[in-house]
Amino acid sequence: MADSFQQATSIASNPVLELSSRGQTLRFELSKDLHQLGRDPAWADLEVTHPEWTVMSRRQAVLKREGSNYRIFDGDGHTPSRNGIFVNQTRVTVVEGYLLQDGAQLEIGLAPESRILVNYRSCPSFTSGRPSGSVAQPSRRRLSLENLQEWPVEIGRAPSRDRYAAMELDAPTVSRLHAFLYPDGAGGHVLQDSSANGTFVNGNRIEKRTNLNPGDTIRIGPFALVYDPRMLVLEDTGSQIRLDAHSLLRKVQNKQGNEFTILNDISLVIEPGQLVALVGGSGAGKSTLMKSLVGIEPTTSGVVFLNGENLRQNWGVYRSQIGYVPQDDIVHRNLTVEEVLTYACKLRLPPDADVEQVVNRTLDQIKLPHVRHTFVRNLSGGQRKRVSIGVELLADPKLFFLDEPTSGLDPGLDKEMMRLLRELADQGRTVVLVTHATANIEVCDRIVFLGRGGHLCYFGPPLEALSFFRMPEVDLKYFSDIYIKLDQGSTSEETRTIVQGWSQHYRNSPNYGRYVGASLSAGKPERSKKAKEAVYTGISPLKQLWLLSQRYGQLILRDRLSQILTLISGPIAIAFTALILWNEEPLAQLDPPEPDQASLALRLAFVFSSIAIWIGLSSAVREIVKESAIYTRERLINLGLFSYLGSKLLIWMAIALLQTLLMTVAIWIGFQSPESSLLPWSVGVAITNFLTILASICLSLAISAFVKSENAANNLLPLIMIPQIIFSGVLFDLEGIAQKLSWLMISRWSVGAYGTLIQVNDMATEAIEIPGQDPIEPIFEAVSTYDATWANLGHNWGILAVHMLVYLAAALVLQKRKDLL
Ligand SMILES: Nc1ncnc2c1ncn2[C@@H]1O[C@H](COP(=O)(O)OP(=O)(O)OP(=O)(O)O)[C@@H](O)[C@H]1O
Repeated sequence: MADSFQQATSIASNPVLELSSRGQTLRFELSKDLHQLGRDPAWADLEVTHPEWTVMSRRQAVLKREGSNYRIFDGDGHTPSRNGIFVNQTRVTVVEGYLLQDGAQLEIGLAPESRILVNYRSCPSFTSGRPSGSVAQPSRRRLSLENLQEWPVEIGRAPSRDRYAAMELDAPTVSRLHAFLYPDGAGGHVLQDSSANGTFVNGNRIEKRTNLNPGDTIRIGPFALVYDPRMLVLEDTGSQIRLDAHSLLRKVQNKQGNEFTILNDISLVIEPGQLVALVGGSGAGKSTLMKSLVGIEPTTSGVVFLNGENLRQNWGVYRSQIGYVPQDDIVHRNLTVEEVLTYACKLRLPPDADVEQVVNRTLDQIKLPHVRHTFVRNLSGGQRKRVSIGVELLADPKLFFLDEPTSGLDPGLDKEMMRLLRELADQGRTVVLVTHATANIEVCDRIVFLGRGGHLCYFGPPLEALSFFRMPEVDLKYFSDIYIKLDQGSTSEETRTIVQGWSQHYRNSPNYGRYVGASLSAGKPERSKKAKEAVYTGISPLKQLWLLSQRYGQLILRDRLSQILTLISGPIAIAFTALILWNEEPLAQLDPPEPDQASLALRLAFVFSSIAIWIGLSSAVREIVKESAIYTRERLINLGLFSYLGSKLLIWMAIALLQTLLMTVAIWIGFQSPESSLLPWSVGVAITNFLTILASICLSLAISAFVKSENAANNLLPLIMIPQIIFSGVLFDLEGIAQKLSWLMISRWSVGAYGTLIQVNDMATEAIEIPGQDPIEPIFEAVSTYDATWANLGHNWGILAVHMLVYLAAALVLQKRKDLL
């Protein structure tokens, strides 16, 4: 029996177990009916002593002969080992074990840099190196760095053809040439990133390049490579994802400040390719649990491991590999299906991705090629949901979460959706959904039944739930009775006791041992702090700004009616005003001025600015809040705040320009232009109008970022508009605090600029002296706000620009506060 490390070359006549890790190989010949593998010399006959193989437990596995092969059991056959044995990330259990067949490939532990690969051959002619059995993954590869003639090593989706020094990693999120490996001249190597989605070493995104240390894990898209100065080994293709949730506890405070629990010590295991439904009554904590499993909801304690890595600490590494479809649609209704997918593809995938091919593949996957040119708004609810799923499938994630994908669907569509999800799982994806519709629950591999207060009342196959909850028959027609059973109490206290009882019952049941206890795997110990994560992943911010502006512009153009109404409302309002004043010349400099002329001119300036403010406020106030679901999802992937708000600003600047043009022409036609000593009247009007509209648009974007619903945005409009009227300085004299408050109003500075351009101070009249009586005070007295100087005009315009910047900054901060991570 081999007990030392060797490069395996011998010929064996019995089945052989070959263990390899970190360039070392150990072979055991299996000859007895029972073998025990581990570090414990008193227990193991297949003893492993290598100090670096720390994932090997003292009692790692038991092998029992079964026919001409062996069945392997985890741990000592009773108690699971600490790090577990896995076949394609699915844990081998203590009870059922796993029948080893020729070519079987297993792993001890999950972490790519430390796990031990186990190869089994029943065939006696086994020779050195990795067996090429049917189970071996074809994409697992290694590249020897010793005596390599060609540098650098190209790593990516499509490295140069015919190049030996290359590692091909084929996934949509990987760039064509993602990273390069160079020798550092001192026996080691330097890794250089040239990707859109980032290259991670030991969980940290590298800035530009980094020196590698032996044992470093390099993550590129879904792939994990382990570096050794002699060898680069592709350890994980990321095609299999398992989740281990350990004791998730989430406590929150209600409005009264009292703490309550919404996830109560939940442990579960979701293995690769499983379709898992989170079910339970309303408010049981399903969405909270799902978000915790996605990694976007913090837990008070407990941890979720994705393939053995702490998910929240490594979210940056996994963000592009996780598909998440929230409850609200994450697609724009005024785009066609193809446009939605194309924009999403360009925004999420590396710039060198083959967009057309990815979109076509995705349309086939969601079975919607026949509606590719249909507007999303014209699709059925089920089709719309599938487009949202399609958006997430673009990056080909192997882990997929869906929050109530069947809500609002009729029974037929519900069934179709569940079939689609089953298919996605059968293709090797791990799929988790929250659902209230349980008519087709049998297609799931596991259900998680949550009771009020976030108690785990059951986790296991759906049919076994019926016997667990003691239903009269194992028939899915009784499934809804489980809900009733868990919600039976006449008081909430009583219900809580009932739920706790079931939760305890589950803990003590064999189901728990089988589906949780036997499979739950420990992950790597937590790092002291979160991995440093680059803020931005994906395409460059400028490219993103361009794409978002393109998409937003297209959406605005599609909303033609409301845009036309907004555009014509300014000129129409000006036309009405001109009609009322048709026989007056409110802006002309009369000599001598008439007593009420200045007041009339100011009122007119007030009307111009009020129209501009109203147009600006009302047109953009719903623009952020109405797409908050899409924003939240895209932000989780790679959406930059500056690009997002920048795209809104760019498009609205273009619209403001058009509105300015129309209003200026209307003013020019409707009123005699005053003689302005500073600059031509029309130019002055255009600049003032533009700044007023733009400042109002920025204010409305800030409001839109602040509110939670479109309704709230609409309701806030009058509240914002009324002070603009009151504090404009036209209707009332402003003194003391009122004057200070007026500084916060766009109207004050806008009217100030108009008054300056009209030279309203020159229209001021003297007091009229009447002998024997008090003089009649003039209606208007010149004030510095309207001094016809460049300094004053610049001051008014400048403060309008400051308003704009302040509102934009507020919108930025408000959007940033919505970040889930
Ligand atoms: N951050 C939070 N602060 C306070 N309470 C919260 C918070 N998050 C969730 N809750 C409360 O926790 C409970 C569980 O919420 P969750 O949305 O997870 O339930 P659910 O099972 O998905 O409900 P539904 O089926 O109605 O969507 C609810 O009562 C909810 O109001």
